[in-house]
Amino acid sequence: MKGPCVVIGGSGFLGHHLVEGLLLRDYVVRVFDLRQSFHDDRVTFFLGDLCEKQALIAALTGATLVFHCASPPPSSNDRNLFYRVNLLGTRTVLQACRECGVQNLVLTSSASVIYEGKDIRNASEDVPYARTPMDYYTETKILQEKEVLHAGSSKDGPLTVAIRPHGIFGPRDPQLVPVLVRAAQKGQMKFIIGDGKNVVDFTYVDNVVLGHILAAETLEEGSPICGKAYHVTNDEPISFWNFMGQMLQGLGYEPPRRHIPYLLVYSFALILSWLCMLLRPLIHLSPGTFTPMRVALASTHHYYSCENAKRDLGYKPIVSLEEAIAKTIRSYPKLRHRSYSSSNRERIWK
Ligand SMILES: NC(=O)C1=CN([C@@H]2O[C@H](COP(=O)(O)OP(=O)(O)OC[C@H]3O[C@@H](n4cnc5c(N)ncnc54)[C@H](O)[C@@H]3O)[C@@H](O)[C@H]2O)C=CC1
Ligand SMILES: CC(C)=CCC[C@@H](C)[C@H]1CC[C@H]2C3=C(CC[C@]12C)[C@@]1(C)CCC(=O)C[C@@H]1CC3
Repeated sequence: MKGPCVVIGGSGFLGHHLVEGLLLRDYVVRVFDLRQSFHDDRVTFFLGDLCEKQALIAALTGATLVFHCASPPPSSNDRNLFYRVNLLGTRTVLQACRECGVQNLVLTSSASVIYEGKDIRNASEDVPYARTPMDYYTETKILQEKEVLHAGSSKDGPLTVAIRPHGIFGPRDPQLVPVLVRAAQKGQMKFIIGDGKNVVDFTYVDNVVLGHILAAETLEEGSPICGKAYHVTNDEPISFWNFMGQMLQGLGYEPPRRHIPYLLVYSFALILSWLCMLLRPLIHLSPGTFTPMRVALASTHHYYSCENAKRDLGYKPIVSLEEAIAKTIRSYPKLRHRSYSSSNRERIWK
């Protein structure tokens, strides 16, 4: 039996899967989150805001290992909220770890900390942080990662490591597949933005969980992973539009076929985001699916090397992309198109 660990953000999509992975490996697990999203007799929940040190201390007392995978959703684009939670809140997490004598802290960062809307091909962790991050989410994920990795070198702090996943998907994800299907239902998924040849990484949630657990188990005094960040992906870059097409078809929707110029959609998304910002004091408008960041992500290459994670953590994806797509499609019966055909069902449910 291993010492108690705390998953901050354990009620979220990744956090809940991480809790399940830890339980499978006989960890004693506590969850710290704003909300409780599931029940499990083996898990102790501590409800609170990670910006409040006393609330954190209640959860961290006696724990040896902390996973920090809480963040406001990228779609909120609320500057104050991102700064408060991702930067100031992460400082509070570090301070609470120090005061409670927590030995190891694993941060969920993001591979998008190096993304600024231009092509990224097989990038290693040596590529510098984005100088002009595209949104507050990315900006504060950079500040958060720097803060955590730097803290790992102080004598009184926990040892630290950051995992940088990219495009996490899988059962219960509230973001990728649901956003895609909502867009398809509104008739917004008819076009391929740009030439459609851009290759990207998507990562099945169980592989991300594995990366986190391997990092926690490798993190010890003198280990080469201390204070470092690691890309963790499915290691199977795929055409963005092929991936989206497979998801849509698997759920009974038409994949996009016609092309529309990237600059046209990007300019539209940019103007829309400026309008939303300008009008924010008067009315709260949301740019919807087509934010500049999402349009850029849909039209550029962004795939990463996870050779360092393989070498230092012994990481190797356990679920292939093909299997991951099928499992994900099966997990969303409610998102299926009404006229979903039985031949489709047979193909996916095999
Ligand atoms: N979903 C993705 O594709 C990617 C996600 N990530 C990172 O993975 C982590 C987990 O993301 P998801 O599971 O997708 O998000 P999620 O939104 O499903 O989960 C985040 C959890 O954090 C909690 N939380 C937010 N603010 C909090 C606060 N102030 N105090 C306590 N708890 C708070 C929420 O209640 C939620 O349960 C995040 O750090 C995110 O930046 C990184 C790369 C890709
Ligand atoms: C054409 C179109 C806009 C399709 C909808 C799919 C998108 C909702 C996803 C495609 C790539 C995803 C992604 C993220 C969120 C969901 C998408 C934009 C992140 C921004 C989530 C947080 C991260 O750390 C990076 C992710 C990159 C990929």
